[in-house]
Amino acid sequence: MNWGAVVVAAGRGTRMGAGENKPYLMLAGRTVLAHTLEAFERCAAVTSIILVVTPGEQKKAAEIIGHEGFGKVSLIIPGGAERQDSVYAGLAALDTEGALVHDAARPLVTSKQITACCRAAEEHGASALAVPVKDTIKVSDGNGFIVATPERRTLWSVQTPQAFLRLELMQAHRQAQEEGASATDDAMLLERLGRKVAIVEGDYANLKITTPEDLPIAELLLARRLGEEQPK
Ligand SMILES: Nc1ccn([C@@H]2O[C@H](COP(=O)(O)OP(=O)(O)OP(=O)(O)O)[C@@H](O)[C@H]2O)c(=O)n1
Ligand SMILES: C[C@](O)(CO)[C@H](O)COP(=O)(O)O
Repeated sequence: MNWGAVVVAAGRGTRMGAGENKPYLMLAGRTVLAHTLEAFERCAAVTSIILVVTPGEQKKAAEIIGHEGFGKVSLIIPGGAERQDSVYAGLAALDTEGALVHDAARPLVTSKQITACCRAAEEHGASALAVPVKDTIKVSDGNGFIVATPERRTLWSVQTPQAFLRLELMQAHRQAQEEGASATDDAMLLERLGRKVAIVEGDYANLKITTPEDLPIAELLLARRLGEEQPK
């Protein structure tokens, strides 16, 4: 199966509260976006990338891609109001059978993890990278009180990439749009239709840059990874 990737970078970074959008923040001397795209560029399974950016940031993104020499990025398109809208716009621009969906805000993903998601989706139809939850998770009543504690051994913190048959995911998006169903990730859109999504165990380093403390953590993780890659 040939795989394309939709990399979504069209958020506003509200929780980060930085002077500019998260994909353009510096991380170990390069932009968050450059780190993210490099993993897909290095992944032999991925043949093309659609980058979805905040309207008005196409030029900024194109300059990074040109400087980095990322040849797989075939289109840079504007995203929508919600992540779901940005993903759908990217899927519509892709022409591959397989579609990976990845948050640009997850710059520590590895090519090996991307490939593992592709292979799992080829076997099971869809897959998502995830890690076992470490904390005990509570459900609240919305008024600040705990009402339930799901069994921790059944809980996974899902990440991206998530991998799908492109047309199946597009159909699931359209059905959700028709039914007014919102989703914070793409696997949800298949789950609600009773489709199976395989879990691919990743690692805790594949964090999403969301709030200010995430950036120094990502710096440390990157420095550790680079240190491990240095010849002894
Ligand atoms: N309308 C949107 C919203 C989010 N995203 C992307 O989806 C990923 C996950 O979203 P999140 O981490 O929430 O990013 P933001 O929406 O920018 O953050 P916030 O919710 O704090 O504003 C990010 O790579 C973000 O750029 C997107 O492409 N289009
Ligand atoms: C898709 C995701 O990264 C899976 O954990 C997450 O749901 C994105 O949430 P966000 O609020 O759009 O960052």
